[in-house]
Amino acid sequence: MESLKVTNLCKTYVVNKRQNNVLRNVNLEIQAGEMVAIMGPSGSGKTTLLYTVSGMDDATAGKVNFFGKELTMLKPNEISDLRLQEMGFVFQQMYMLKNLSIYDNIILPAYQANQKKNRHDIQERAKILMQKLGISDVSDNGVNEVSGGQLQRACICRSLINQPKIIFADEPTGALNKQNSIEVMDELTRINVEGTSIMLVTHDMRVASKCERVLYIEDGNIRDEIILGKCISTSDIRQRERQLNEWLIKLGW
Ligand SMILES: Nc1ncnc2c1ncn2[C@@H]1O[C@H](COP(=O)(O)OP(=O)(O)OP(=O)(O)O)[C@@H](O)[C@H]1O
Repeated sequence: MESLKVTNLCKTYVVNKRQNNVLRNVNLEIQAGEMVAIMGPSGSGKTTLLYTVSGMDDATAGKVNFFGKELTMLKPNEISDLRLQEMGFVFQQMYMLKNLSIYDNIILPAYQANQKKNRHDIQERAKILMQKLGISDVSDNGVNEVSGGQLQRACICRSLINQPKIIFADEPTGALNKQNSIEVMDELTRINVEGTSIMLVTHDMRVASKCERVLYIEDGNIRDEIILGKCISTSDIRQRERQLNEWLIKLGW
């Protein structure tokens, strides 16, 4: 079965001649269709892990097999193409272009990825995505003319426009209030149920409790994991939160 498979991944930063071994032999696998959260103390390497497995940053050592393709063997332009066509990103620095409308920001990656694709199909897909995520009425607004929740939902639309295999999300609800956070997580859960894998970093227990599996990273290594199973009904959310909370307390979080 296809998956994202990370083997003995190491990442070392050197700042002022001092080495910082941020990732130390990380091993993990995310199956097609899985939704996995990464938690852990501040500075433990969560964002670095997301950047390294998605090819946004080079690994110092180790392997990243992205659904059959060895990332570490690819040339930079091949990694860029792979990122554009097969990965979606929902990051806090949202990288939305301020001089474009929400709609234009959403369709841009599709035009970049495939010049030959019928523009009408791309536009239709963008419209359907915006409808699904409830932001059709702000499609012509500028990036600064929408709420934080709407902007985050626009980011999710953009991340989905090229039908990626996986979405990488760094604190996808970090800047949102509780209601927007619930809505964004509901969308991510729905997208996952439709088949897209999701790997997200979060400090928020409520966010992690919606995921199928949670990995705990400490000092650049996966220390433990908990399997919560697919979050199908909202009725068991309290039980999932309790289970996760007990596990995190045991880990000293
Ligand atoms: N580009 C970089 N250059 C040098 N050091 C970096 C760089 N990015 C991250 N680091 C260092 O790597 C370590 C891990 O950072 P990272 O952002 O991955 O942690 P994190 O677990 O996501 O933290 P937080 O929960 O606070 O966001 C930190 O010591 C950080 O200073």
